Amino acid sequence: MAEDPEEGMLAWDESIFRDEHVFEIDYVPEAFRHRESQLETLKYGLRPAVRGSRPLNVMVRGPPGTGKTTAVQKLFGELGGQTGVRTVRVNCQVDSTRYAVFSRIFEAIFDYEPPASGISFKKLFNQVADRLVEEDEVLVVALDDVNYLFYENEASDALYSLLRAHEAHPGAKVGVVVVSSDLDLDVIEELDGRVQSVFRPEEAYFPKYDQTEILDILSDRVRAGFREGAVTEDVLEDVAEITAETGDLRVGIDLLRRAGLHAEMRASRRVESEDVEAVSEEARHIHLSRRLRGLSDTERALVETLADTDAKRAGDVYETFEDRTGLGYTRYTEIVNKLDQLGLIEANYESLDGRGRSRTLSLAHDADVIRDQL
Ligand SMILES: Nc1ncnc2c1ncn2[C@@H]1O[C@H](COP(=O)(O)OP(=O)(O)OP(=O)(O)O)[C@@H](O)[C@H]1O
Repeated sequence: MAEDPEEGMLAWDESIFRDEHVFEIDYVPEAFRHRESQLETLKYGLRPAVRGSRPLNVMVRGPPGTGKTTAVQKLFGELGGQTGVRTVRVNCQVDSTRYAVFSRIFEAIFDYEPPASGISFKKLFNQVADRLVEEDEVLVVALDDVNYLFYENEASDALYSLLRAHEAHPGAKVGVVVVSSDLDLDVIEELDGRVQSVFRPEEAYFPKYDQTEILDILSDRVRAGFREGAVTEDVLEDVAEITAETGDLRVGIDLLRRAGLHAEMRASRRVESEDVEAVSEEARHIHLSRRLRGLSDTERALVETLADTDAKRAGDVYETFEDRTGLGYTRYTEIVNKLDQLGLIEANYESLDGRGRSRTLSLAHDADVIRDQL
């Protein structure tokens, strides 16, 4: 088979990719460019842990797909190698209660999961704190996507327990990194006063990448993931331009992978602009599909109800929702609020002539797109 990428078709056992794994979500890139100052702030806060002291807390904020999780993973990778330091990253989209957060920490420390029920929070907490003191270890916890703890009203309790662990267990040293991509959420303001008084974090802000930065970062990814010559500079520029519309790097990475697969489907050795165009709609929705994936069955049922019905008034929507789930109105209102905060639905008050106000609900995205992604 010819080596020239201009010529010939891809054989069945050939791939346009050198390593497709570099486009997967759990891949931690080797090079991490354009985030030097943010990494400095994080290092500054966490450095005391290496000396056996309690680290400073850090608050990491920025829009989706700007490298916040990756920065934490990189630093935790380095810190975790130091003796006397234990790092745990908790994905609060999955573990969104104080109990679940401490279960994850317990698991990281003891190497097995605590029982899902039958053990009180206090017991779980005491075992974690006792072990830290016994082993003289500093614990650094990252609460990634911490906004989900706020949506469930669990943030203050979880942070309170972490930040005041040393009061009940002298010698316990815990530092917290909170990571939020919800820019409308004022993390400090939303915490109870008792937590605010002990949580005075250093701040690291992750702005959106601009098109030139996106191009730099995606070129590294192309070099690592594609065979030489498979993606030309022109195609890469198309991808960077689409990615810059939202500034979410995940769109660009997903777009590269999908365009590569599309080119393979044509048995082509090279990704063309037409491949990018063919898959760009799906890649643009990656953020939406990620948020939908993180929903519970009942939350998803409400999104489905809204996609399927013309009803707008909250009371009318509830009737269909209740038929589907059997849940009460209080829980329904909590779910409405969470989906509103997540930007999946819009909940507004409208005044009814002389009859007070009524809440109306609508999807924040096109119903067909939502149904496709659910
Ligand atoms: N500077 C960078 N260099 C290389 N890859 C990067 C860089 N910044 C982000 N990425 C990649 O972009 C994707 C999204 O990054 P990451 O998950 O860290 O974003 P995030 O800000 O935590 O997003 P979210 O708030 O939605 O959780 C990942 O695949 C990551 O590898």
